[in-house]
Amino acid sequence: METVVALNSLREAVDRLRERGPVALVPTMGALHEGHLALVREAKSRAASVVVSIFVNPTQFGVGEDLDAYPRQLAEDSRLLEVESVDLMWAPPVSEVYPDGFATTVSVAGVSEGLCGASRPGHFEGVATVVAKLFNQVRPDLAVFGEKDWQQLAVIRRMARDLDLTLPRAEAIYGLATVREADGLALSSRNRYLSAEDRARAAALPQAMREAIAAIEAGSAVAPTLAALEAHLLQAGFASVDYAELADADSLALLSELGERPARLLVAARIGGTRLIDNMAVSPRKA
Ligand SMILES: Nc1ncnc2c1ncn2[C@@H]1O[C@H](COP(=O)(O)OP(=O)(O)OP(=O)(O)O)[C@@H](O)[C@H]1O
Ligand SMILES: CC(C)(CO)[C@@H](O)C(=O)[O-]
Ligand code: BAL
Repeated sequence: METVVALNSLREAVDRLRERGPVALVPTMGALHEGHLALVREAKSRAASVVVSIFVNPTQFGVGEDLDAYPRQLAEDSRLLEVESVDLMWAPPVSEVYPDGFATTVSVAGVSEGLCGASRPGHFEGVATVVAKLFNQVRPDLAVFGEKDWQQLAVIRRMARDLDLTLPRAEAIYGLATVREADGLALSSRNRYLSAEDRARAAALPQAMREAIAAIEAGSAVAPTLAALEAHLLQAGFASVDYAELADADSLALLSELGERPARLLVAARIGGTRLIDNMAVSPRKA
């Protein structure tokens, strides 16, 4: 695997890969786990070469968030990617991505406004901007993201459609189902912040979500079911719930009742100072 840290070497390195066929990009912030590696394997199954970017993007962290504490373990990440036979690791320093004078922001209205967009103001501008840059830097034929960050995936697809991106085209942005621990907790780099006790309690998040989905699919009213979900999390030891919402799976418009289109239950909740997110499919009502 080649490791590249400077933009002027990246173009040549990717051009060499392109000679072999389609190039896939898997954007990450590092601290890699099995969820990331599942994205890499998906990318490998769809392309001749795989590029993984590792960049802890400062512009998507708000004031008081965990930018400084965010785990950085480039040597270990590099080892994991070697094992997966990744072709190129793109790991630029902040100065290479945001040089002096940098002044542009990509802002995607609508889909980025509620949910994490409301509880992390500016977050999706940071994500859209850095992903637009990563796409232009690597110019991949396709890219793979995790459904764990469902709203992020929706924001990136909207951006790709709206800006008529060609490398990758919006249709070549793939989402992969969330990889979970045996107790259902979604893998996340932030899980390592949890104490052993909080880690055990955190399994209440997917459990409570599954219960709420079963209730909503069986015809229970949405608002009281979401209220019960929140109460369940607080009782299980979560400190607070940023949001627990039923939304249209594509537009992310909030739903007060289940309709005939695919829906999604999305939750962000805090436990022991760590903010966890999760989302799951909710089957629509039969027409
Ligand atoms: N459990 C998972 N299953 C599948 N994909 C995942 C999982 N966790 C993260 N991803 C995906 O990996 C990519 C990189 O995410 P990132 O590096 O932020 O990891 P993360 O574990 O989500 O970290 P964080 O704790 O910051 O949420 C994103 O597309 C994200 O959706
Ligand atoms: C897409 C991403 C790499 C942009 O920094 C990040 O938000 C992430 O890891 O999900
Ligand atoms: N996985 C999304 C990155 C973030 O939380 O900033």
